Amino acid sequence: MSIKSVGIIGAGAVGSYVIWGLSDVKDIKLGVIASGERNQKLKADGCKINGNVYRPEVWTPDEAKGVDLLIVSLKYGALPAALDDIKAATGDNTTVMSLMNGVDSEEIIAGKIGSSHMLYSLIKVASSHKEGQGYVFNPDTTLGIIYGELNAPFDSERVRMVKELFERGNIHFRVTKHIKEEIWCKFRLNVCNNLPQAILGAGVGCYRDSVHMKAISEGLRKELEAVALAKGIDISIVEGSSGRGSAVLPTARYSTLQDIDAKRHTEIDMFSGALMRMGKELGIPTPYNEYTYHMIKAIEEKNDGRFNYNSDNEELTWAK
Ligand SMILES: NC(=O)C1=CN([C@@H]2O[C@H](COP(=O)(O)OP(=O)(O)OC[C@H]3O[C@@H](n4cnc5c(N)ncnc54)[C@H](OP(=O)(O)O)[C@@H]3O)[C@@H](O)[C@H]2O)C=CC1
Ligand SMILES: CC(C)(CO)C(=O)C(=O)O
Repeated sequence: MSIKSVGIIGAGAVGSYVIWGLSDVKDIKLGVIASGERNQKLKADGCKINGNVYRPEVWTPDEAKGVDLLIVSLKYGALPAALDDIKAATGDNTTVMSLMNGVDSEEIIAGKIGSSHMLYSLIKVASSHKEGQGYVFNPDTTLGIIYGELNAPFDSERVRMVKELFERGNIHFRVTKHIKEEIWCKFRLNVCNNLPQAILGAGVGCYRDSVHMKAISEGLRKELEAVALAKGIDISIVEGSSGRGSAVLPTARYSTLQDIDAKRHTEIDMFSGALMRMGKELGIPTPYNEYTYHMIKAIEEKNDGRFNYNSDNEELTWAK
């Protein structure tokens, strides 16, 4: 058995890596899945990736029904509205991989389609960002997709089929027996590095050069590790394979800060929002995450124009 069709829902920065990586694979059908205007736009414009226009097929969710592999690469805020489309595209034998950041997208999708479809995964893309109408990343330094079964047998048929597919394309990947821990390790990277820099508006060099930024990052880390431990997830298992991190320029702006720079809403609900919820369930205080959550929500409000006061016609407010 081999994978003959791949559908991608979410043709943004991460989806572009998969489109780019599988475009040259012979004997598969590769399509992006979208409804309505987005579908028309993808048909008209294709996908601009690293300066070239790629033209995968464009399918409605119904046209994609029963695709062998479905890759979900949506932003967290777009996931709830896309669940019906994901269900429509999923057939009895569809394997679904969510490359979304955070630790709960698989559970959310499984709630709609059933957990047996889910093959857990994460992705690390280097220097990925939007440029004009297209997406840019560095394929050479991209670590790529890390995936695996939650439980034995780890060398399952679908793990082997996905491996064979990626090997036929240009996708960097690694199979792991510790996918839950790997996902939490990536979650820690995002929470500790994406969030404080997003509030400060500075490149990641700030953690090296400011004891204050390091202190905030450490506060977030301790809360996350306490929650992970209480859930029985020992991130130290993957410290050797994933925890060392990758070399990155001090100017790097991770996706949360990129969202803020572009005045988009961020995925803070998936980061500190999820940690606050889990912390409450487990009785673990998460004050650094609460402050970070509210601060980033307030920055989103500011970018939405909520605080664009005009001194000529505003009612007074009271400072106490
Ligand atoms: N950017 C990065 O470097 C990395 C991101 N991630 C994670 O991957 C996930 C995706 O991020 P990213 O690729 O950056 O996000 P982008 O915003 O670049 O891409 C999301 C894409 O989803 C599309 N979309 C939204 N709703 C639907 C829908 N209902 N049906 C079909 N397509 C839809 C959007 O289309 P439109 O533009 O038309 O709205 C957009 O093309 C996030 O969870 C992120 O945290 C993980 C690792 C690295
Ligand atoms: C840290 C990084 C770039 C890793 O892929 C990422 O996940 C993000 O920017 O949110």
